[in-house]
Amino acid sequence: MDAILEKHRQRQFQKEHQGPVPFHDSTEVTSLDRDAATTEVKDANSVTVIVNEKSYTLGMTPPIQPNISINLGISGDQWTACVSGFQEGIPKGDRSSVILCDDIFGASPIRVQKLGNLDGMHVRKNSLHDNWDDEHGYYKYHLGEVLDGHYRITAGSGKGVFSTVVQAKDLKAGKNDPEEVAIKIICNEKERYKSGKREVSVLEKLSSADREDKRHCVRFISSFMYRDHLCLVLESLHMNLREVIKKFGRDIGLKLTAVRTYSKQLFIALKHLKDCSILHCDIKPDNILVNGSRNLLKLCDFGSALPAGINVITPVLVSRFYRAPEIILGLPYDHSLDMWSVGCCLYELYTGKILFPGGTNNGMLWLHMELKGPFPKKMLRKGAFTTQHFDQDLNFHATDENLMMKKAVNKLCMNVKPKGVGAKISSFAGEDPKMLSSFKDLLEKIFVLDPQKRLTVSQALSHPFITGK
Ligand SMILES: Nc1ncnc2c1ncn2[C@@H]1O[C@H](COP(=O)(O)OP(=O)(O)OP(=O)(O)O)[C@@H](O)[C@H]1O
Repeated sequence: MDAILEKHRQRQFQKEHQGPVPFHDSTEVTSLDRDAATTEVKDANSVTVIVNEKSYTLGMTPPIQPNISINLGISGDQWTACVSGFQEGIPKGDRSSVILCDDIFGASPIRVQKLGNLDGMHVRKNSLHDNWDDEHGYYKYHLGEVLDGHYRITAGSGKGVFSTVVQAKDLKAGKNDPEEVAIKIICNEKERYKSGKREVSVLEKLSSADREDKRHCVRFISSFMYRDHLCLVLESLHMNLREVIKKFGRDIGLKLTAVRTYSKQLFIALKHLKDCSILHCDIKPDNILVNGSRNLLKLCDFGSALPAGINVITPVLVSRFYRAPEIILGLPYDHSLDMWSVGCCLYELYTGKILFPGGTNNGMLWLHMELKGPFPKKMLRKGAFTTQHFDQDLNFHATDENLMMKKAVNKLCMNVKPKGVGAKISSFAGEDPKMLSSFKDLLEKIFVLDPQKRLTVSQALSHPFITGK
């Protein structure tokens, strides 16, 4: 009970202290981190940020807590990174941070900026929270309400950590416009606003590079401000894959033919992201939407997306169950991080179960090794966070409470024998054995621990499971 309360208190503290920091030229940063409270940075007096293959050490005073968060933001075409997560109890005026800026779209030189104190860190002003917001800054909509004189809310659609999503009717829809739209109403908080703006710029880029709407990323229609909330108007879809699994395949999963259809569409979406040099960084069933007949899928929620090539080394990028090992170990990452997450989703679609349900990053690494064997030593030597999980001889060191209970872990860590993903997948009556064996082969190639050897998106698109050949 005490532990739960402590966790809750820490989360609350972090919520209160997450926010844009005042920055030179009034540039501010926005949040990237979704679950910082579960991170495992043990020694965080400094953090490494790699941009365009150059690394920068961001020193910080005072020491930060394990629940560090790295925030990325965009202002014009300037990207910024900010590290925060300060120890409770330190006088506010003493907090400090370091910000790194880089114009990734231009040729301007990289600059590292040192900040002074973080006074004024709280950006949510009480005056912004009139009675149309709840205490967390979510908009309290009501059915039939007309937003911006343009969109009548017809139903609720979903709630994310940072937004409320509603279905609406476009009252001014032209002949060729969809009447039904989804509106993502971003929380009324300056940090969320900034992250929403970043999502808009990513969505615009993806939509404009796919005029024919064939690349399986949710269509962006427009955006507007309503009662201090940034609202994103998106094509309306029916439900997310988490709901599909729950409704049609709880604990047993979907038919392999359905998984094949979804796999192909997801790989096309990944290819589009690659062509646009964007990393999604939060692929999971909740962020994959399907249409009413469930034969068309679209990737959504680009609120954590990053431009490829910017490498903020943080152990909390991507939701934990779908987090690739290179993130946890603190290695540079690229498009292969999204491929790993897609592999986790495909397994979940077919089995109805989460493949790597680790309670901590340490637990996640153990599950990765249990499936695929020990990490290549070369990979471990390069990881910024390796020492948190491996001893000097690169033997796994279990710190996850659940793992420490298992005697087998300590005995086996020296010599992990891989199970292979195939062993975890059983066939169902009527399933084509050839298709099933190529599905297993596909997953085996996706879950390669070394990101450089992992299946690429082009290889995935020509894999026999997808082509049927
Ligand atoms: N275009 C859409 N059509 C229908 N439903 C949608 C649409 N976009 C989002 N939703 C629903 O709203 C939920 C939350 O959306 P989204 O993930 O974009 O918000 P978020 O605040 O960024 O969430 P989180 O950060 O928790 O992942 C989705 O899981 C989905 O159920």
